[in-house]
Amino acid sequence: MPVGSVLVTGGTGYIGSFTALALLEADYKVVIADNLYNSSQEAIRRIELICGKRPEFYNVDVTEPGSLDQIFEAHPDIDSVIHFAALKAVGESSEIPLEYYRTNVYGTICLLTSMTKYNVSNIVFSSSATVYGDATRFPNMIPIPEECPIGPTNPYGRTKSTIEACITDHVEAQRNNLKKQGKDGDHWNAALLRYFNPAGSHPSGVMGEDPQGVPYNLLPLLAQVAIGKKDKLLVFGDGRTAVSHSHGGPYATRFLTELTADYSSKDGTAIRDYIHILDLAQGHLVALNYLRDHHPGVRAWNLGTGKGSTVFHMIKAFSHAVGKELPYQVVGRRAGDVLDLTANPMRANMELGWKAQRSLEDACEDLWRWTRNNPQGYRQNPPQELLDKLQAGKGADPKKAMPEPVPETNGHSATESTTKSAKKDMAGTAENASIGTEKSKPVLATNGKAIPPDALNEAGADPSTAVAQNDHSAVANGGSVSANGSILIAAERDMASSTGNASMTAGESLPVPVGGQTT
Ligand SMILES: O=c1ccn([C@@H]2O[C@H](COP(=O)(O)OP(=O)(O)O[C@H]3O[C@H](CO)[C@H](O)[C@H](O)[C@H]3O)[C@@H](O)[C@H]2O)c(=O)[nH]1
Repeated sequence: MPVGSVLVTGGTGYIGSFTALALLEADYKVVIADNLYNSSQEAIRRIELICGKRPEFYNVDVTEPGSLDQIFEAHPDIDSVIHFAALKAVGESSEIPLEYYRTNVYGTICLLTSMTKYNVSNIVFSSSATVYGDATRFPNMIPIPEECPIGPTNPYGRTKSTIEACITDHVEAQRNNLKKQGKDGDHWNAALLRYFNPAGSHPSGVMGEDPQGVPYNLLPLLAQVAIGKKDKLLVFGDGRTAVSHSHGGPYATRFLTELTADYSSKDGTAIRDYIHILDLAQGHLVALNYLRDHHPGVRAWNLGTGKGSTVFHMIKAFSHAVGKELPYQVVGRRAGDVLDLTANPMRANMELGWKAQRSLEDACEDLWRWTRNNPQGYRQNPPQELLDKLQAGKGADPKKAMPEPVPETNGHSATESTTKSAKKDMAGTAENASIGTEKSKPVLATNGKAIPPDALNEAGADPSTAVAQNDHSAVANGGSVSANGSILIAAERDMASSTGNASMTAGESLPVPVGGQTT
């Protein structure tokens, strides 16, 4: 008997598929609606491979009014939706903003309309830290709490904040309207999950991010460099402007180079909060449980680690996982990027009993395992060795490791009949589905159930330690930092490196300016 039934829109995408997996592992019934615009139906097979359960799949477009009605009609047990279906490329959103508003905002209006018609009244919305924009415009807003005023800097972010407003207004109106009729409207609830930078893959190496086109996020791009699909990573920012100064007259000339970093971080590159995809998926599960158990109305939660990392730090961390230095080249800033998006996750820690458990290093290792074993993503089968390990952890027959393919359909796929043999062989539970490098289970969020703050304290967890402050002291490799974030470095040492090759490799303690950026 499932603990509940949930519709996941965009459930074959990166975060959606991992969330569907987490829901199935927690004994939810999962129905996925996706038009496969930027994803593959193969994700469903991988979900089943790992947990032994296959979500039901509908190939539908949320922007077609009423398209979700058939699902709610066929599954009257569904009381909740987790809504991922959206366009998500920040750069592209500036080129085709209307398409972003149509898909993201109008798609959500269509969803809310169908939900209302069928009295499906809990929604967990896939929002984004992008809604905050540049939080450094306010004092003391890094790490970013939910109270930080929103102010997105690109059309993608503006669609997310518009949807947040739309959901908030609708849920509040539903509650008020029902109250006016003398009815209880408390079953209308929404979680606005503002998450930071998702990273990593499943530890088994058989499930990961598989965008249909060229990836545009930092770690997937670094992964492409590591397997030779790309020559080098372009680092957006740290294009330092070096200005030569002459001191001491003709006999005692000393050159100093003032390097004005693009971002006032310790190494001049932008800071993000990278969160392991399994932790993020778990966050959706606990938020859904919280809505269903506590009926809070509309509530926003940050899902992040509280720890910020620069781009250079990420290059080093991923290079370490790969075992070799990865080439990069510093170029100018990317339009719309901000200095620092680091979460204050205290609210989710306290209210949801959720805390990110996995490290950046875990995310890098897991991503590398996925990438090197599946260079073609979901367009290939995973290596038999990984399937064997996965099945060995579950005591099933490795020869029958791969579930049968999901028939490509234009509509609803009747998955039940195709899954029987696979299900028979998938004896494992969620607990042992992951292999090898499986990290310790979350101590605070057990089986996705929210733990009240009191219990959190009794368990010995100190929520105050959850937030690691960013170090913005901006001192690197002997450089000193001026008030405006510029870095002063002795010319004798740095002028040589600044005239070197345009491409650098990771591993130096202070990345240096490269050709084209130094004057
Ligand atoms: O080729 C690249 C790609 C990225 N970066 C840098 O790496 C950092 C991370 O960039 P991503 O493109 O990976 O991610 P963003 O922070 O821009 O955005 C991501 O995280 C956001 C929240 O923080 C939203 O969730 C958004 O949807 C998601 O793409 C940024 O400083 C960016 O400038 C590079 O230097 N080179």
